[in-house]
Amino acid sequence: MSLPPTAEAAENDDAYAAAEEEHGLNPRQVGPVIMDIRNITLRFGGVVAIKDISFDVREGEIRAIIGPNGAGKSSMLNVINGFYHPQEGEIWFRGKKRGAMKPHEIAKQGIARTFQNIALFKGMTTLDNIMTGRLTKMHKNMFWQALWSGPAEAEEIEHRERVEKIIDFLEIQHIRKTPVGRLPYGLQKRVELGRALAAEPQLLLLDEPMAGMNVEEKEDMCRFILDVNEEFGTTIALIEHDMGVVMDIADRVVVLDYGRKIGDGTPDEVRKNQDVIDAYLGVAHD
Ligand SMILES: Nc1ncnc2c1ncn2[C@@H]1O[C@H](COP(=O)(O)OP(=O)(O)OP(=O)(O)O)[C@@H](O)[C@H]1O
Repeated sequence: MSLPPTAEAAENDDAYAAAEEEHGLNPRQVGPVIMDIRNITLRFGGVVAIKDISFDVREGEIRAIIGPNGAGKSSMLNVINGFYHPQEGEIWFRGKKRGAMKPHEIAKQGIARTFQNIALFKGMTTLDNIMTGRLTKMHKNMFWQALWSGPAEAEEIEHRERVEKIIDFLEIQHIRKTPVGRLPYGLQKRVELGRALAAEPQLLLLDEPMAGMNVEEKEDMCRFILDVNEEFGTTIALIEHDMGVVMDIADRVVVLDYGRKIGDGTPDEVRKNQDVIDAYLGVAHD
């Protein structure tokens, strides 16, 4: 599951050093830009959900998107994974400008996500739900699968092995055969993370991964997010309301307010940013 070094990465040794120097980032985690979001504007009729927002995500980092309610965070995630098509702006992924793509095409490019409200198949087991995350990786067509022999069988075995590894990694062996609808909320969130990981994403988008969790569940989820980032080298962009969590695990934070970007930097930089402080304290806007 580890990310192979790209030609771009090899050429960008200087970018690692520069990023480190500029942002004081951990060299283990920071590579060249994997996703560049340029001047995105998204409107719903008369409502401007996102106004001229630009930021980048570097390979291997944990990038947080924060902001008060209605700031445009979910809309931004939906733009990144192709649910929404912005009226203006460009998205560059791994050095290429992205055209108008459907969510499943974007998933095939290596971008997976979880949702604010868990989106699992409640009647299906943990194992089967995580297996659905392998869909973008399945190559053998219906003909081979119907025959259930040769290449299709070999492929199925490979998928099962990968899914079992994820189940071990997330420490959910004991619930592999349990329908997810019967699981407590925190475990459902973990299964949803497992399903996203099954797609072997290069960029993993997490929409409020700790929402509704108790302290212990949050600690577990934090540990798994950090482990995914460290052990698989997966780049992570996440929306999270819990400031403590964001400041603890994010390398860099972009702050939105009323659809605009008001801050961008390391947790320390963002914490000291007066616009960010005002937004969170509810200071009136002109
Ligand atoms: N499908 C939609 N149709 C119309 N307006 C929308 C739609 N989705 C979002 N909006 C509007 O866009 C703005 C940004 O919403 P968005 O959900 O992206 O914010 P958010 O920062 O994720 O908020 P929250 O933290 O409450 O989830 C809001 O004014 C919202 O009402």
